[in-house]
Amino acid sequence: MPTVSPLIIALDYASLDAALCMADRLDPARCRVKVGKELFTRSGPDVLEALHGRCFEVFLDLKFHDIPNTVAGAVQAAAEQGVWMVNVHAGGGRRMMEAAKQRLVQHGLSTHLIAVTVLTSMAAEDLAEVGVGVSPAEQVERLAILARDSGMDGVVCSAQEAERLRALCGDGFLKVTPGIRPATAEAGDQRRVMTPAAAMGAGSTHLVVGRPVTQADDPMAALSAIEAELAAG
Ligand SMILES: O=C(O)c1cc(=O)[nH]c(=O)n1[C@@H]1O[C@H](COP(=O)(O)O)[C@@H](O)[C@H]1O
Repeated sequence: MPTVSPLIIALDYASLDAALCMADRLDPARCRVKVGKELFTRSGPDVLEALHGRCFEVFLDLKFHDIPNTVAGAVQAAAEQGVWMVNVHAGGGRRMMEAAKQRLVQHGLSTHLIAVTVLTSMAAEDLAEVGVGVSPAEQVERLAILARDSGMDGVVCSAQEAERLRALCGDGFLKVTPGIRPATAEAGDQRRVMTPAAAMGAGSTHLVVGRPVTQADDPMAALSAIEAELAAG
């Protein structure tokens, strides 16, 4: 049975063993898991097989950003390994996103395909340094509309932009939001953050949570506290 929980736990570990040790403490009925660049680069597809074997739905977060043909092939490869969700950078443009979507459709693959808008670690000054002179909210809006028009199932954005995107793109357009920080947690390298309950209230469809759970003294207690916060609304 797929989970109905909006929680996606980021397994940002440096080894397969460490990631599986965490996964073995999690319940696939209560959350999904995310495999990102560090873990995948170290473990390769073995980690996907191991997590699928434990009945987890997996978000493969490799943020593909390349020419259309290359990204389409990478997205196909991910989907053929049975992942629940995969992502690309919206900054790769319309033709790149369309090629990726088209490849999934051609092969009858139902993996969710979403696009990263503006990384949650970036603030206005970071955008300015890379030549983007508008606010993160404006840039997210522009890229989300492009992603929607290019056939994406949704976007990665911060929860701070979720409400605006819900109004623009509707409830069915996925809004996957990292930068989730319970009130007592450190922001770390994240810049556009929100608490779990506030993020759901703002229209996030899925919450990506990493260090507040994985680096907690008691990860299960930290996860339960987030679940309790969400249940209380
Ligand atoms: O695509 C992502 O998942 C992602 C996009 C983004 O804009 N910001 C972001 O933090 N992420 C990922 O979400 C996770 C957040 O982890 P924590 O900051 O530890 O909660 C990390 O695995 C990031 O790679």
